[in-house]
Amino acid sequence: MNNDISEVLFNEAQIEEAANRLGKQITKDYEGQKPLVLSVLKGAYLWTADVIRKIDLYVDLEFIKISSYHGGVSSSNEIALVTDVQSDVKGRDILILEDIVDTGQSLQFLEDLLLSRGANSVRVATLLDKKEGRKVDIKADYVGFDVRNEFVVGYGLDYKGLYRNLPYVGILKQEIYS
Ligand SMILES: O=P(O)(O)OC[C@H]1O[C@H](OP(=O)(O)OP(=O)(O)O)[C@H](O)[C@@H]1O
Ligand code: HPA
Repeated sequence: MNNDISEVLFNEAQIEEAANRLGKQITKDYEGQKPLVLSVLKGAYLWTADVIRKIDLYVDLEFIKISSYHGGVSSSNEIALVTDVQSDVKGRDILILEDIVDTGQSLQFLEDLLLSRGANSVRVATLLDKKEGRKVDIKADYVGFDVRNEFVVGYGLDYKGLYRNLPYVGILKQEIYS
């Protein structure tokens, strides 16, 4: 599996540093609040586990699953809600945890959904921000790392369901998906 990676972009130590940095900032910004942390499955599960332990606040934790890429590398405009949250988001301050914001369409879909349900505020903390990939005008509030416009895998991010268990984020060799 490691042989399929052409370049490691962010190793375990760098990711831990990012989780620390964002956790501290989130703890400061949400002081006195009890945010609802919303982890976007499947990609954000490792990032969620790491960041949430760096947040020194009372938080609720919820999961949501949407689909957009259907296992390939090309994006689809169609976003579908696959598994919904279990609790009422009305009046809540929601912190979405994402592994990557790329076209921004997933985040846009989630923000629209949560605000239409009466969320008080919606912010996002993403491990990776691929700004060059944007198709909609949306910004991430907390960013671990900017990433260039290449298809990346590992640490939750997949290609056709694989590579999520790599402990680092890397670039998948082009020959794997071309
Ligand atoms: O900004 P966008 O272009 O919308 O891309 C970002 C989304 O794509 C990935 O999810 P994916 O749909 O691949 O599902 P997964 O998390 O189950 O891998 C990723 O986890 C984000 O949720
Ligand atoms: O670069 C990526 N890799 C894996 N999943 C993704 N979803 C959006 N962009 C990516």
